[in-house]
Amino acid sequence: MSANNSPAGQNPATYDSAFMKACRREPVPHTPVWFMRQAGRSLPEYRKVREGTAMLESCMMPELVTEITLQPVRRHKVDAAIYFSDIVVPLKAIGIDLDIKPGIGPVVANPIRSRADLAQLRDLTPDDVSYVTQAIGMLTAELGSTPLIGFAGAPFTLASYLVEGGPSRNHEHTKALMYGDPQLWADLLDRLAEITGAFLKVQIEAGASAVQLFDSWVGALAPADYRRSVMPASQKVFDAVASYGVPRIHFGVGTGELLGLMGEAGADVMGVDWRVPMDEAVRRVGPGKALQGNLDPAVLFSTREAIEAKTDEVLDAAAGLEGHIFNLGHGVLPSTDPEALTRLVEHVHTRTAR
Ligand SMILES: Cc1c2[nH]c(c1CCC(=O)O)Cc1[nH]c(c(CCC(=O)O)c1C)Cc1[nH]c(c(CCC(=O)O)c1C)Cc1[nH]c(c(C)c1CCC(=O)O)C2
Repeated sequence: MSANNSPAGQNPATYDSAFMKACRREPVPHTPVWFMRQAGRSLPEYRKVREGTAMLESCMMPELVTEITLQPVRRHKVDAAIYFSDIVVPLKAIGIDLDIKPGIGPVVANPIRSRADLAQLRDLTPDDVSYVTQAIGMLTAELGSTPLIGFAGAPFTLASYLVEGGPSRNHEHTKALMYGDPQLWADLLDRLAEITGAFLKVQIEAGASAVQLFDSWVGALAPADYRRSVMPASQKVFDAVASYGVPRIHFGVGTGELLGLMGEAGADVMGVDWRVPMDEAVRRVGPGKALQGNLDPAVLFSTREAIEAKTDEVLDAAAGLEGHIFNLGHGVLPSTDPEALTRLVEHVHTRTAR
């Protein structure tokens, strides 16, 4: 039994934190803050511990993952940790030949473009990612009442790397497959939904308090194509973890036109990039969901006064909504001054203290 009202399956230590309350749209002592990509190259202590270890290799080292995940929590006093990993880790774990190239991103040796290529995608079992279970166990012990957010890439964004073979501006091969062979596309996304659902379950079972599904590049699609060709797979991922009752966050870049549909796919919290003001995002998402966002990460390169003014704009636009989690509109840019991030957390906490 726990001291609070945390339901079975949820971490009682983090249940009453500001972050978890905001996800549930309950009153909070202050607006909680965390940053996408808060762990990583903006921190000198990250660059130091990563020296000489390749990105994917580091994701499989539980002690290193634990240290890197904790670094921004210690330094910035953010309200949540995000598990240090990458969206391609579960694909690597089932044997896909891929690497993360510095300054480029994930690169896939044999892109998936035919039915025969689908055979590369076998089911993921907890044994494939035992280092994740191990690292999350270590992390939750260290984090105490600070929630750990687990995450995965959404089927469309994973498919875009697998089909293109790497990062892509126009997603031409991905769209060629989506429009040209709708059945193969649907089967590919369904396979990825199975893998992603299984991967999120591993993280929740290990102790993650919430999960975020990153559909970073789905903003490349029109709403009708999203609804027809992507939404069923994202829905399947959210359904796979629904019974745990942990908050499910959904986010993509440039998804202003998709916010309503992405919410409908099953999110409890919708992430918003900086292109849509929070008060407009509430109208697009509709009632019953918390919102996360949405300071332009490039604003952090401006003056202290400008950063505070732009932050206040976000807070004011979000003032009327139930459940606001402050975040950037996308990940921390690698050359961001970490002190600007620490000051930002402090500013949001002070200005929203109730
Ligand atoms: C699209 C995507 C990827 N990876 C991810 C996404 C979705 C989030 C988003 O939209 O930004 C998710 C991700 N990747 C990483 C995290 C860490 C957790 C956190 O947010 O702090 C998270 C949440 C670490 C990483 N993932 C990567 C790095 C940089 C590699 C390094 O530090 O050596 C980090 C810290 C590599 C990576 N991996 C990917 C890219 C585009 C890159 C950057 C390439 C580069 O600029 O070098 C694919």
